[in-house]
Amino acid sequence: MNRLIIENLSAGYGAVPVLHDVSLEVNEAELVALLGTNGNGKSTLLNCVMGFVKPSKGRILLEWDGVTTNLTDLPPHEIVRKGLSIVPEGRRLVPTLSVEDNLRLAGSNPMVRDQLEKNLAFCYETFPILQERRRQLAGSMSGGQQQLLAIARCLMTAPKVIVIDEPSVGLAPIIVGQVIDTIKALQQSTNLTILMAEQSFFQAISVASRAYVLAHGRITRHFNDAAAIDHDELRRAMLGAGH
Ligand SMILES: Nc1ncnc2c1ncn2[C@@H]1O[C@H](COP(=O)(O)OP(=O)(O)OP(=O)(O)O)[C@@H](O)[C@H]1O
Repeated sequence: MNRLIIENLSAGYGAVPVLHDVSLEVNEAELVALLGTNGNGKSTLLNCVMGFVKPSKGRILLEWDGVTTNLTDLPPHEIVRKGLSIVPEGRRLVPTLSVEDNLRLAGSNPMVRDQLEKNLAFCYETFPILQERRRQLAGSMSGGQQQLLAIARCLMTAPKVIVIDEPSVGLAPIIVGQVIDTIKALQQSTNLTILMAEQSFFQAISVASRAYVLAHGRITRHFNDAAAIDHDELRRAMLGAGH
């Protein structure tokens, strides 16, 4: 089975531990939610997956087409080469570049440069609003449109697995719903494999198939059926109650 596996991962910053023995899996074509309130380690975990933070223990494996690749000790650009891509928290666009130049910049990575026009066409087909606004400066677009651009940018390396860090941050509630629905539509039309970190659990579990709760750096709950989650139970789990 094709999947991303995080196995007994511990990580931190200097002497400060953040993640403790975290294990989870994301199967091909699944949208899995990683839920937790601020500061519980969601970004740290996604940054470990991308190689920006090096774990002190554990492994990150990509099992794909019968080949198992250990991503744990690879630098970020090699991890991208293996088929992973991130939509970082806060989007991190280049605000003074146009929509298209933000996309071209991501797609000019030597690994995918020869597919740049194809990948750009795919982004525009997936998000027509970005084509309409291709000459607009990224920084002048609305928050929701900037989030779509950040998602499109991550597609410019033609990934197998994407990790999305808190797509709802800084967006008005009505826009959050639209962005989350767009992520779901993208996943359904492309069969992408997605791990999405969120603290706005209500929206996240409405589109995820499974969900993990990260509290105080540990996976404290795993819900096999996101649609059936009891909200009060989830809220308590996210606050670290009963742990
Ligand atoms: N670069 C860093 N150096 C030191 N400590 C950090 C660093 N980044 C995060 N931390 C700490 O690690 C812990 C987990 O933070 P992390 O950003 O992973 O959590 P999060 O669940 O993603 O929350 P947020 O929504 O605030 O990003 C926090 O205590 C945070 O202060």
